[in-house]
Amino acid sequence: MTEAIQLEQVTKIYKGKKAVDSLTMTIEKGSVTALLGPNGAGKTTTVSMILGLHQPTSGRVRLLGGDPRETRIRDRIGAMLQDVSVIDNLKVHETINLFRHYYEKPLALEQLLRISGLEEEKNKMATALSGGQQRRLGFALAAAGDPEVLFLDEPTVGMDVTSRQLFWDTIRAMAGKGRTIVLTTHYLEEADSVADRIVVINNGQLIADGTPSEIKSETAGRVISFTAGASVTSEALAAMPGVTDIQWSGRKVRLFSGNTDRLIAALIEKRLDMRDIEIQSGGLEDAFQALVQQTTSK
Ligand SMILES: Nc1ncnc2c1ncn2[C@@H]1O[C@H](COP(=O)(O)OP(=O)(O)OP(=O)(O)O)[C@@H](O)[C@H]1O
Repeated sequence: MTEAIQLEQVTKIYKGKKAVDSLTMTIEKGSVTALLGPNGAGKTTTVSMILGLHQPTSGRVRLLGGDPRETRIRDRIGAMLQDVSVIDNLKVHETINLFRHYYEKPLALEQLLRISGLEEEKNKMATALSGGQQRRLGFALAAAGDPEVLFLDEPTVGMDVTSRQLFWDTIRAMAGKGRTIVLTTHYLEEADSVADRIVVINNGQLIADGTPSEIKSETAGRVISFTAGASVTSEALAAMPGVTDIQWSGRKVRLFSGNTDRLIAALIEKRLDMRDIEIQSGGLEDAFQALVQQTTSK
């Protein structure tokens, strides 16, 4: 079996509203998959159903070929969720050891302290850790059982630059050992650098699925930026052929279009007052914005 996770027509309805809408996807073993989407897109709900914490309203979820609620499956997964709740009156190393004892073949305490960057904090009370340190403790606990599948829900929120670096280096090393990683993040540059697959969700539905370069190529070369003179208006720009979005920052304009060649020809023909014209190839951020916009305005 090469699939770690299978979702078949999975729907979750909360109070009459679809949080996840007929989602079908397969995640291969050994892959690093980033689930991206705007706030409320359904990412956390999807992860909760894969983990068996919430039941789908309809559809089927398989994790490592079984039901996520089975103990034999749970023993093989680790999850770092958004809320890390630490136990009162336990030190960092005691908390990690407590979790290690849940598993048959846990990672060594020293290794867990090292990969979470908590060696110096090991004798501190867990409740005395800063927000970013508590996230790192959450990671140590998620990794305690040396999981085959690791879920990371916005893992680097609150972490400083050095911690983030250590964190992603560790994740890359785990992926290198064939572990399956599923993460959600709003930091697109992180998804771009660590994930081999990006799945974009909006309104509970899958709207894009591919490698970071495939997702980026959907909007590559689709941004024209320039400094606009006082006579240039949004109305005039919106009337140009193929313009899908206009972003202003002071007098700097970014124009999105499916056909930048035609657009630039039209801008020049109209003799609009423009300086410092550039055609930019879209990054993941641009691709993401364009994808979300296309599916939100439908
Ligand atoms: N327990 C709940 N009860 C009612 N509605 C919920 C519940 N959990 C989530 N929702 C709703 O389901 C939708 C999807 O939420 P979800 O938390 O999965 O989104 P998300 O993509 O993880 O968002 P974020 O990026 O903000 O974390 C939202 O409209 C949210 O309000």
